[in-house]
Amino acid sequence: MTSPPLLLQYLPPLPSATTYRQRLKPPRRAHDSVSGAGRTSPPNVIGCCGTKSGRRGSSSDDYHATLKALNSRGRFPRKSLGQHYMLNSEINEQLANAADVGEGDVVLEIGPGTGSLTNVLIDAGAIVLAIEKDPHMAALVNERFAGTDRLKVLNEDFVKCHIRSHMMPLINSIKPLGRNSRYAKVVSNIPFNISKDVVKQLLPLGDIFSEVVLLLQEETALRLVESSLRTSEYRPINIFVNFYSGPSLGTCLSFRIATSTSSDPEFKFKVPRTCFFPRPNVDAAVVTFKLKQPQDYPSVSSTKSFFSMIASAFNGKRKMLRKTLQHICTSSEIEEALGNIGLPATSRPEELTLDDFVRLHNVMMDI
Ligand SMILES: C[S@@+](CC[C@H](N)C(=O)[O-])C[C@H]1O[C@@H](n2cnc3c(N)ncnc32)[C@H](O)[C@@H]1O
Repeated sequence: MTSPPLLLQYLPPLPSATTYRQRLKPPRRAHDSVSGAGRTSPPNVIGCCGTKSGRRGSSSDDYHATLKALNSRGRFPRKSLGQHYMLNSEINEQLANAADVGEGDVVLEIGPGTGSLTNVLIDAGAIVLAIEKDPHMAALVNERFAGTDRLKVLNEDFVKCHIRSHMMPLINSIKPLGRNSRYAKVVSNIPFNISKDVVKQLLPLGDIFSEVVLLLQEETALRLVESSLRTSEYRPINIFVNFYSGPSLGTCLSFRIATSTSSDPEFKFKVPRTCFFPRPNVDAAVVTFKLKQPQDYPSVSSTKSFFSMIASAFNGKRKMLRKTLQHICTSSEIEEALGNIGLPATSRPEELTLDDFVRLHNVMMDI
């Protein structure tokens, strides 16, 4: 008797035959199923969160297709690459819906893996640039979508690649076709271990991307979204996020007003760990960022010196600014600068808003 292929030994249990048959559906596209598994997600993963829009129907992809694709390569997911694959097509649909992906949109996807989210994006009419570090997965996704000209796969490390030079030719080449063709979007289920790099690299690209939708570790998502003043959770990254994203009242007024009714960044929904294979030790969540255009960034003389001041301000937790910023100005100059913007001399970094920091920076640059 032959033993089952490596990955099949780790499959989550199959649903019962009756329930499962009720859910069978034929594949919708040639690339719907990586390996011909024309089946919908089974009950143990479907519905782990509700569908919001239902614009696109449930795909036959994901559960079996993902596992079979992995198995066909005999590759067990790599922890070092954060390879936790999405098993629930509804989540992929909701990710695409969160960015309102439609015909002619250019979408960057970081880490396509087996291509389950890629499939949904292409199905929605997007032209996708997918950056995949694992050469095996890059080859797999390339093979899977060989029949479409709507996908370009780059086998590169996102953290090291130059996004602007990859995106611009693509945006320019499809400009006449697309709606909102001035902006591209990012929709990705990213490896948790590069979340911070992804946020730091993408948010300052408001001249390229209008929105960024990421599936992150829940704790990271909460930290990016829910931090408020005077809490120990308030960090330089929150200042960074609010500097580059949020409601913008710049030149693109009508577009922004239509999309800025809720808070930015926005915690969209939680994704239980049971939706992934292999199952991570933590839950995940979807966060959306609406990027400001460069002309709408807070006015600072130099972003480099501004963020270096922010890093110093938070260096030495719970210390007063007159102490943490001492290598920039003397303590009395800092007190004077704080006084000039109407703040107490004893202010601590976690008590200042983005706007306070901008004014403090500009006053200190003048001292
Ligand atoms: C969490 S999995 C998501 C896969 C797929 N998008 C899905 O939803 O099932 C993350 C993917 O990112 C890839 N990856 C890991 N580190 C990367 C990096 N630095 N740059 C690009 N891709 C990376 C992994 O190989 C894997 O395919």
